[in-house]
Amino acid sequence: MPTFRRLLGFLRPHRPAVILSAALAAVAMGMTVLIPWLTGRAIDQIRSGHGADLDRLGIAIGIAGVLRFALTVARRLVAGRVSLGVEQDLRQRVYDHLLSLELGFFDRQQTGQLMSRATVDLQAVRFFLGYGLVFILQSGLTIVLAAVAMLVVDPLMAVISLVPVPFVVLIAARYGRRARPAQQAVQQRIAELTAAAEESIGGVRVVKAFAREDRQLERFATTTGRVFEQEMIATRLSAFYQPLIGFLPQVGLGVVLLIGGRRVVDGNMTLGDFAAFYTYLLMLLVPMRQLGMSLGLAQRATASGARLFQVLDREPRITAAPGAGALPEGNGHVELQDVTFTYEGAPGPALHDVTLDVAGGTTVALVGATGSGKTTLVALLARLYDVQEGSVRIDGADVRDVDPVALRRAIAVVDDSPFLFSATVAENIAYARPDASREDVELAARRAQAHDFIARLPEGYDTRVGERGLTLSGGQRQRVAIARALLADPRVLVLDDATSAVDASTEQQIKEALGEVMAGRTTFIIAHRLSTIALADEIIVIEDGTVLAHGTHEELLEASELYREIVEKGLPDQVFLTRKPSEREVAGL
Ligand SMILES: Nc1ncnc2c1ncn2[C@@H]1O[C@H](COP(=O)(O)OP(=O)(O)OP(=O)(O)O)[C@@H](O)[C@H]1O
Repeated sequence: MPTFRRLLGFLRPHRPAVILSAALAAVAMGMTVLIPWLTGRAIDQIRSGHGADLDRLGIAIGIAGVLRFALTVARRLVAGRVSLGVEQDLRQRVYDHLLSLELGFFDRQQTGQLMSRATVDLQAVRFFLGYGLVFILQSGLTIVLAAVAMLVVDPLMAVISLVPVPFVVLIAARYGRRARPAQQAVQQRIAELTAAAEESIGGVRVVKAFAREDRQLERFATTTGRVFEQEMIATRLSAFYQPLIGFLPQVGLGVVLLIGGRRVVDGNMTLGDFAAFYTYLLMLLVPMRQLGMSLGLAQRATASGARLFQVLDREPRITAAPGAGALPEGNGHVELQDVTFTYEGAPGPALHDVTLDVAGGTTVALVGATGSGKTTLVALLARLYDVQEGSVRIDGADVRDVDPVALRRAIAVVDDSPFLFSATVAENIAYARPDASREDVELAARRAQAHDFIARLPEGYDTRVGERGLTLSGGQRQRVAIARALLADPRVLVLDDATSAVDASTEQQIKEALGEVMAGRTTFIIAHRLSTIALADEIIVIEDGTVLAHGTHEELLEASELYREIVEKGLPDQVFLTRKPSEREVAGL
């Protein structure tokens, strides 16, 4: 079972604690077996009427009990530490690995799936490694030792008393196997419920605006219904199995009482031995149950482990080539040579036969319809994906020969809906350069036309922006993202312009900010508005994944029919333009 063996490997860093935990369990187990035997002896003493050793036996039982208690507390503390340690290591490892994977991996993964591996599966593994293994060891050995002790005292009675053990273990294992997935499904559905509630509340503006409370309620009711159904499945399982697991040993107790009692009456067995058997059976109840549950746990952990290894074994596909170093010196000269790129699983290429030469320091606007390949093209510059054919070069170096970290430090992206982390405004601006001083952060914000509104926030630069920066307006978020790019001081800048979301004066401010950012570096602007094209030195027209035309505004007006059409009628994807560009803007292109 390779998965199982690999799982055990996670215990390696915790070996001393695992050994200590097993040793503590073994001694505690010895006490567990000793107590019924001592009890039997004490009862024999009482029965014989002289009771000379009664005090000593009583004290010995007391000491064994206290020892067992102390050892169990210690063992639980040590095992708990191991379990949490394994959890921490694993979390770190999974997260570390996920971040090392290329963007393409995430394109094809459901976030929920990854999350469930990082939480539910990880819990199953850590619980088994931390507790389950020791439980199996402890319970198994307790049962074996008790069985040996019982066989020595009275073989026939031992066999009778031990009959329920395999059944209880098997049934408990079966319960463990069935109950855990049912419980996990409950968890999963509760997670869906939370997501549904979150969406309704997060999207409350849309819900209210369209007066669709009824629809949201209906959906929510369906989700709560699903939780109820799954919880009922789990409840039915426990309603049946739990009493059954308790019932079988009671049958055993009845049989022991019946047969053992008769043997004591007939004088074939001492009352002490009988009492010892009785106590053994009572004391074995917990280990029997525990062994079964832990075996179920082992099965779950192996299944969860396999799911975790699927992620951990997925090799990153975009890595630094051996000996890859920094980008050569330069001012951001970008060349694409016969580039063809297809997304994994896509029916056709998103880009094909793209050849481009953009001199360092120039600003180019990428123009084209939705889905024509603009975003894909700029993603290739930072090597977020690897091309299948051709090459992408920055300042003469093929991006595949450069250390990806160095490459990405030289390229900054301002997205059309910028992502801000739930941190302070200053931390968000300094994301690429956490060591930047407050003066640097402020300077970048000023140049990005963001200082004034930041200064008006309740705590200025120390205001925390919520998840995804939702407490800021679209235009504000964009300017914070521009400041972030400015502070990174990249050689190549990519701007996914989405100024259509903001009003004219904010747009003007953003434009001014962009002017600041673009100075002295190569800039690619994905232009969604004609007015944005005016910021560019050159224009690249893209259609169906290939470059249709490349030149200055005047050249393209001459050479490209599509470009002329764009200038006359607006961008193909801008049918929803709220404000037609003024003649002056178009004329000023
Ligand atoms: N992660 C992806 N996986 C598979 N296909 C993708 C992926 N991203 C984009 N595509 C496809 O590649 C093509 C080019 O998309 P791209 O995002 O580059 O277009 P775009 O010109 O930037 O469009 P827009 O102006 O709408 O942003 C589209 O057909 C799109 O469906």
